[in-house]
Amino acid sequence: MPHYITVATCSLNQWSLDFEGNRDRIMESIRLAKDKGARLRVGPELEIPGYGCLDHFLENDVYLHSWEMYAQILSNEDTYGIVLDIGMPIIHKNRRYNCRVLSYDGKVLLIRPKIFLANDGNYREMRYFTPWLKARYVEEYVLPRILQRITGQTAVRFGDAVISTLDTVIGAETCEELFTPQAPHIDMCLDGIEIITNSSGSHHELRKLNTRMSLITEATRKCGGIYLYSNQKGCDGDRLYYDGCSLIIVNGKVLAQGKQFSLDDVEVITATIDLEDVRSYRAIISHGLQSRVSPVYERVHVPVEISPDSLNFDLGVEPTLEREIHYFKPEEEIAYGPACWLWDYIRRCHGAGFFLPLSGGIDSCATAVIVHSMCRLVVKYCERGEKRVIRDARAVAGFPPESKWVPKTPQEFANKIFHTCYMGTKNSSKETRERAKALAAIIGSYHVDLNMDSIVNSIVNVFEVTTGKKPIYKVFGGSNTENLALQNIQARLRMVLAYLFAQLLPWTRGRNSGGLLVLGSANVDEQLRGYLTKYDCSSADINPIGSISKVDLIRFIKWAQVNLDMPILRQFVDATPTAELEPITDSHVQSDEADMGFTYEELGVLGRLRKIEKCGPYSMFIKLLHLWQGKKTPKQTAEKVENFFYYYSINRHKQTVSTPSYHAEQYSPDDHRFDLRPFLIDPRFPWARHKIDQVLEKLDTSETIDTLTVD
Ligand SMILES: Nc1ncnc2c1ncn2[C@@H]1O[C@H](COP(=O)(O)OP(=O)(O)OC[C@H]2O[C@@H]([n+]3cccc(C(=O)O)c3)[C@H](O)[C@@H]2O)[C@@H](O)[C@H]1O
Ligand SMILES: Nc1ncnc2c1ncn2[C@@H]1O[C@H](COP(=O)(O)OP(=O)(O)OP(=O)(O)O)[C@@H](O)[C@H]1O
Ligand SMILES: NC(=O)CC[C@H](N)C(=O)O
Repeated sequence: MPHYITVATCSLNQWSLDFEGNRDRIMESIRLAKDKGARLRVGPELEIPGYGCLDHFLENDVYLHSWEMYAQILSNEDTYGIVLDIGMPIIHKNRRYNCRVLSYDGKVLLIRPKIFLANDGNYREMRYFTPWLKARYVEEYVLPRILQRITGQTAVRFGDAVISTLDTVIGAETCEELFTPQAPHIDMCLDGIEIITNSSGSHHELRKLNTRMSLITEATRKCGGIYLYSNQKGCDGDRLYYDGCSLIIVNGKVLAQGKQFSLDDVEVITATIDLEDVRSYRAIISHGLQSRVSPVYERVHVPVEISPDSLNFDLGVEPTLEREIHYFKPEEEIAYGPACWLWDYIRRCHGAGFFLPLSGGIDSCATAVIVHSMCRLVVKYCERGEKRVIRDARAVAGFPPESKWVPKTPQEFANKIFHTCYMGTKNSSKETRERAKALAAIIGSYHVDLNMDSIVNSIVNVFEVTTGKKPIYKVFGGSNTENLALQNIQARLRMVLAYLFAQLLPWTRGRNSGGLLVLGSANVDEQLRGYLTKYDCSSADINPIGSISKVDLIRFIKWAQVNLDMPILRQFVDATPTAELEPITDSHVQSDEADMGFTYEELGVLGRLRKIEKCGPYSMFIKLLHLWQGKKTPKQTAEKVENFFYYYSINRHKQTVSTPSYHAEQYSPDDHRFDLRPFLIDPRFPWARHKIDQVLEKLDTSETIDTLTVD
């Protein structure tokens, strides 16, 4: 006889410290879950204060306000009749824990603290939380008085226990725990826990979803069970975009998947599952043998049913069928992830739109296309009549809330909120200027085309008058130093102009308040190599492409050319990347790759080895000897590695002031959160060079790479 149960999980666009907004989104998700007949609802990690509060988690206020919001949720009878699994931080015995609070009908059932905290890459949970390291250990927790008054309970169980209802057993694991080799769900499954909830704050990274999805599906493919995964979504105040994608899995099969990129603040997915499917799936002798020796969880008994009594079985209830997981291509991830992040950012900071220095090159073009993608999403949601998006679109575009204005096309919306500017000098070419203009016209941005030679000349004149020396370009006989200085002053003045225009353009168009956010367009590879002028247009307010590689950006533009129907983009792909800061002569046209001494493809390889494979110069060289065998001689490989580390080291200081970028790439050099490194480094790496030289010498004396032995 089947035991159908309807369960819900959700993705909420929580914002750090937005206690009331977060509470309202949680309430809405509970109402939606109940409307869909669910008897269990799980929400994202730390959903009450928002996952990304970072060091605010050290403030007691965050814990107080979290309880205050929780009390409001629990005491609202709209939240009765469904088991709730809500994420919030809790102080227990003076220590701070990242917790899940399970409740039913206004009573707390269990508080389950996170056991294995996330502390790598973007995550610093150990800065503020204590891990509950003792598996299956449970204590008493005395509820705050505000809760005691509502629930009539004084103390509840706090620790690694599970909930036993009249019909099933529910256990909780939290985000990172799923990623660990000895994930709690294994012991839980062996101990008969049938439903495992996972509450997460997991960020988007290009090509990462597959890893997360395979971990989630594997969790129950091996052991059987129902896995309810809930993830935060959106920009909650930092460089990360949490990419939702909540999931409901049974025995390794996907029954429901939430959206990865969307402008919905609240998204609830549900599935109806037969508990008997889990019981049948687990009828495996070897698993049974292991269950006899696996640890036993304390059960908190709750006399409620979450599936209908089998005697009252309703033949009209249909179980949810299996479906395929949907993955976006990396190009689509670039189109939608940063676009959703920009939208959250601009509406939450009450900005009047964006300002982008548009050079006619591929990077600022990619940034512009991402803004265009954002405008398309906004218009799509407006067409659907999404009230909140319409309200936000009006606010960003400068209309009062009572206005009836709704953007009809992405271009109409862009014209209100997106400003692009070509800042030409005598080194600029007609081609880049025209490309910028044509792209702006297609996107609909408010475009300004200006020349700035007079400013560059005046500044250089001040220098000449003061010092009596006149710097000249290398192509006309100047030194490298003079050549660089003349380039940098153009690039840096563009930044100054950008901020002036960002502040005043809305005013020139009749808006009396609000400025534009300046967008930066330095990609991950040039940041890593340091091929940018410190405090030029790479210094902006935010940068949607700062951790995306040039190779991926080109793929994205090729994709957009077809899929966003923008034939003009072909011209950007075909153009040679150039800074246009040196005079163009018959024998010289500046080119990025020639200037840098690396192709963008090489920088991608070197960058990944440095960060993801954690290579220093010596081990990078050894790896590349094999990887580039037949493509480069060992000496050329050694030179590439040495030059790469040289430029990386002398330019690392630029990362200390690098514009906050959307985190998208595992080899991002972001100095503030993801890639913490010193910025005063001896660029010669003398000992590593010595070791590399030793290998080169050995190779010179006839040994092949395959037979070469090194100390
Ligand atoms: N260790 C250290 N710690 C802290 N600060 C340090 C430092 N070393 C230099 N500095 C500072 O940094 C300054 C040098 O940096 P910066 O002024 O940026 O100048 P710099 O790195 O010398 O030159 C700019 C680089 O970007 C390239 N570029 C220019 C323009 C556009 C593009 C493009 O993307 O297409 C590329 C250009 O070819 C060149 O390689 C020094 O004057 C000094 O003030
Ligand atoms: N002529 C220009 N007009 C407006 N902005 C410019 C111009 N030249 C450069 N910029 C701005 O400065 C940034 C860095 O300039 P750079 O010449 O290094 O371009 P890049 O990194 O190759 O990027 P792009 O591909 O966008 O040209 C650009 O992304 C752009 O935002
Ligand atoms: N909040 C977490 O525990 C997140 C950690 C996890 N490794 C992730 O990237 O998704």
